[in-house]
Amino acid sequence: MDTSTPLLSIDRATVLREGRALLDRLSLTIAQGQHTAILGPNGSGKSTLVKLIERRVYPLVHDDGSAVVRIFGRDRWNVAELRSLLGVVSSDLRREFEASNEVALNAVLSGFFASMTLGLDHAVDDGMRRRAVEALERVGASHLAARDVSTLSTGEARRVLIARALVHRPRALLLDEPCAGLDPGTRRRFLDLLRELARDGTTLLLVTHHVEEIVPEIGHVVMLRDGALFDHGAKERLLVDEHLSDLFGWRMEVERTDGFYGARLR
Ligand SMILES: Nc1ncnc2c1ncn2[C@@H]1O[C@H](COP(=O)(O)OP(=O)(O)OP(=O)(O)O)[C@@H](O)[C@H]1O
Repeated sequence: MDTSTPLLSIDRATVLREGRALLDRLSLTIAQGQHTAILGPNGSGKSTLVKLIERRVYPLVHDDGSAVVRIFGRDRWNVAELRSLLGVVSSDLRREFEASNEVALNAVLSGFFASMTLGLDHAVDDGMRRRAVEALERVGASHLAARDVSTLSTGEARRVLIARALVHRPRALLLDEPCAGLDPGTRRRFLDLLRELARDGTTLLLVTHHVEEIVPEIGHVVMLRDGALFDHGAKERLLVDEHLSDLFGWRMEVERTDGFYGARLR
């Protein structure tokens, strides 16, 4: 595939619910290899954007029939093909996963099929099994393979869920609030895992409200507010006191240590 084709391009996406625009003519382009954080306050439309990409919600169509969402240049995909390019871990998926009663290895294997559990009609071959084992190893969760996912801690479950997305060896990963509910140490270890994946060539698209999660590898930031693009560009320009304060509607002071950012409320 031509590497100049954007990983993601969104052209004036509007999503309406109950007469209100959850996304309002949002346009956005993310290049292949461009590790990106999508940052915004509660209710700014981040999860709606993820759902738009996952096709859990649909935008208004354009009069001229042009595509609103293109992933790797195309607007039509079969699910298996798409997953081998873009792994998505959304908050909806996280909820479904944590509520399923499946052993972790099978939950990872279910990533090959459009379901959260393995059914009798799912033909798992040795190659798939090998890749599921590898994916669990990759996230440091081999020891959890035989555990029922509903018994895993939040941090353990998060790793298994990333393994499920990695089973396709996707070029990019879209993660919606992956650190929600993690204690500070687990969060840092989890961010280290994301850093390794980024360095190994997986493009990260990380949705968050915390600048602390914008790992050094991520250089590009997209800011959302009220369902619209607030700003986007290099993190050095965007992650500054005034801009972040405007985005979150609270005075904030930004600090930077060893490539990581922090924000203090004033
Ligand atoms: N199905 C729906 N019907 C009506 N309103 C909705 C629906 N889904 C989302 N919204 C509203 O759309 C807005 C954007 O929601 P969204 O979940 O995308 O925000 P978010 O940036 O992900 O927020 P958070 O950081 O709190 O998760 C919110 O005001 C929310 O209440």
